[in-house]
Amino acid sequence: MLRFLTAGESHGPGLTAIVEGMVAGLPLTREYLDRQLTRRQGGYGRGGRMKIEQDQVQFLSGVRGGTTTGSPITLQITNRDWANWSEIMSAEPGAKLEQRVVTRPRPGHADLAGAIKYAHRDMRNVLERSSARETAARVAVGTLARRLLEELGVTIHGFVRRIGSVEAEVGSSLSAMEQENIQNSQLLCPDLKAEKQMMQGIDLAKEQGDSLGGVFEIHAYGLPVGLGSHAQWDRKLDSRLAGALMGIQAIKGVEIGLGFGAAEVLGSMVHDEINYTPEIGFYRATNRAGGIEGGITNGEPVVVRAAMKPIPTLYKPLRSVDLETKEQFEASVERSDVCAVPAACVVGEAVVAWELAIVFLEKFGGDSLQELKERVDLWNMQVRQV
Ligand SMILES: Cc1cc2nc3c(=O)[nH]c(=O)nc-3n(C[C@H](O)[C@H](O)[C@H](O)COP(=O)(O)O)c2cc1C
Ligand SMILES: C=C(O[C@@H]1CC(C(=O)O)=C[C@@H](OP(=O)(O)O)[C@H]1O)C(=O)O
Repeated sequence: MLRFLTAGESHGPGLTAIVEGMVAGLPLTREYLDRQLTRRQGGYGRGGRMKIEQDQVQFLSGVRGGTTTGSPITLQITNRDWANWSEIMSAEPGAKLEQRVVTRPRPGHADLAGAIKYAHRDMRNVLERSSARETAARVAVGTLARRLLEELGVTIHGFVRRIGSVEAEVGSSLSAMEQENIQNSQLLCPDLKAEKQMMQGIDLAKEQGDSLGGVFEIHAYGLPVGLGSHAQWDRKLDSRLAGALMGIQAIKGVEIGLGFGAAEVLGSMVHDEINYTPEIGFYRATNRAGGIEGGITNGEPVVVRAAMKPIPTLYKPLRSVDLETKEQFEASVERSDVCAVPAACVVGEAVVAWELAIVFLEKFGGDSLQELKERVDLWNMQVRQV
């Protein structure tokens, strides 16, 4: 069974993840993971923290000589900002924790609900873990899955579809040109005209001390028919993808295929007609279902979208109430992202890759990459003969 846990605070010494159940024999380098960590740190609209961090992963177990061994994989990412917070974040009894105690909850963040739930007077005990700093660890973990999927002929492409009111024009399947545009875009946006407007929107929000959300979309190409299952709610691939994407900080909506759009039109405009030729087998001319029917991949690309709310920490003060004094105040802020939709998109790619790796391993099993590949090849041959 493929599983993982992450640990670590935003301003603590670093982040750790332990991954269990990855096949042996998977070629893997630090550089491969670091590329995705660097992508996650980028994107127009990020704040001052990203100038301090330079995320890199260290393997503490489970990888030898550039190959996974089948043992648990421990990944570690250092927080460079720890140097500035070591006293405030110290684990030692008697440490000077009263310095910069946080009693002023930010609307939209986990501060107040978390402090009440865990009976904290210092909301730092909540915000340190609710922070999206944790997503660096999830990207490292998901990138292991991405490497596995690559070996199985599956590629994952994420892009930003919307920032605030500006929507990109993008085809239903990404062209080579669009894929190249994404690589060259500061917002991971395939529509370079829309990207300009999006950046202007971010600049304006920043000037006004405000923040902006948006929508990212992820396509997975090369998936076989038959991943996931209709037989039980928690085995449905769409249910799992939605849960994984919702598990990213600030994600408030998920769509598969047409998503909410499917609720607005007639059935004949929604369902993908079925075709067959001996060369291709069964296929669809359209992919409104987003590659999943009955919780099972149908052989078309998987298409998912997620909506991110605007960042809660605002330079423009929002009213809130102090936990200690119960007095209303207007929050002041030291630093924050203005928009982090491109970063969230990279996290989205990672969590989608992870869920896809899980359903692959559930269907095909196998303890080594070779064993898994042989089983997938056999299945693909069987499907061609249906
Ligand atoms: C990549 C990324 C970066 C984020 N950066 C910030 C930030 O700089 N400031 C902030 O207040 N929230 C930021 N957030 C959002 C908060 O982490 C999130 O809103 C908070 O944890 C509350 O969770 P919820 O929005 O899911 O309810 C970021 C989220 C992501 C995914
Ligand atoms: C550290 C990261 O994002 C952070 C997520 C975050 C939040 O509240 O979610 C708040 C900010 O942290 P800080 O208050 O230290 O500036 C972001 O920088 C990261 O993405 O690596």
